[in-house]
Amino acid sequence: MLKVNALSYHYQAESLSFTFDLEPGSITAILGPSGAGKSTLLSLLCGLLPPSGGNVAFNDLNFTQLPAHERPLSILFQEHNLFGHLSAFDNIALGIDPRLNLSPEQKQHVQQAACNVGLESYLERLPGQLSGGQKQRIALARCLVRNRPLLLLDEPFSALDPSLRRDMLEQVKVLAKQFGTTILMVTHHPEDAKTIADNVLFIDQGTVAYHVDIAELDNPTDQIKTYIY
Ligand SMILES: Nc1ncnc2c1ncn2[C@@H]1O[C@H](COP(=O)(O)OP(=O)(O)OP(=O)(O)O)[C@@H](O)[C@H]1O
Repeated sequence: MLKVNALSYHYQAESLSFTFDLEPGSITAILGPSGAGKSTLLSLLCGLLPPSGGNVAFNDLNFTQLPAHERPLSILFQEHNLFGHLSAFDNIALGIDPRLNLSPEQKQHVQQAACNVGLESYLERLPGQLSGGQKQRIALARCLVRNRPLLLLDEPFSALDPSLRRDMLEQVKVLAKQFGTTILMVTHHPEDAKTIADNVLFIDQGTVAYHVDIAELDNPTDQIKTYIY
């Protein structure tokens, strides 16, 4: 269980505070208006921002004060996930060892992760020789080799065309269910939420406004309608 309890942050003019629980292995979409606090929430969870209060725990591990690299999670951003001077293989391998000093078994894990995202024959290429979708799949493979129970996705496929975006989300869903990964994904598209998620957190004005089952998007209340139309 991911337990987020009054996890807070203060910018000069604004105060944000988040409280919610997520079931292990669930996939949660985060929707809400621009400036609502979605990216701030992910930054607090991954350790990019220090919270001013509250706490966050995953399966009884309280990681509120842990440095980013010791947290039980991986994060995939919209772009700038890869190092341009490193091959796809090395970009994935960074998820295992930042010094790229891999054992034969660890090299196998890199191959396997590339296979999982369908790019095992692209491993020699530099990021500049890959399409946008292929780059994101390599970045996803790096998340997979890290083998962390939580995966945070910050609009990871929004630069891709709608059909590729849908394919990628379906692929992530299959892998997440296979590995039992708990996912939290920021998106601006309710249809992306429907493709991948079991439940939705609506964030508004720096807090959780609603936490609902994905089925509510097909039959929304008047309050939910204000967020999705
Ligand atoms: N570095 C900062 N300094 C001051 N205020 C900030 C800073 N970063 C974000 N904010 C403010 O905090 C609020 C939440 O921002 P955040 O980026 O988390 O929103 P968001 O929901 O991710 O928005 P979007 O959908 O547009 O990406 C906004 O009002 C924003 O102006």
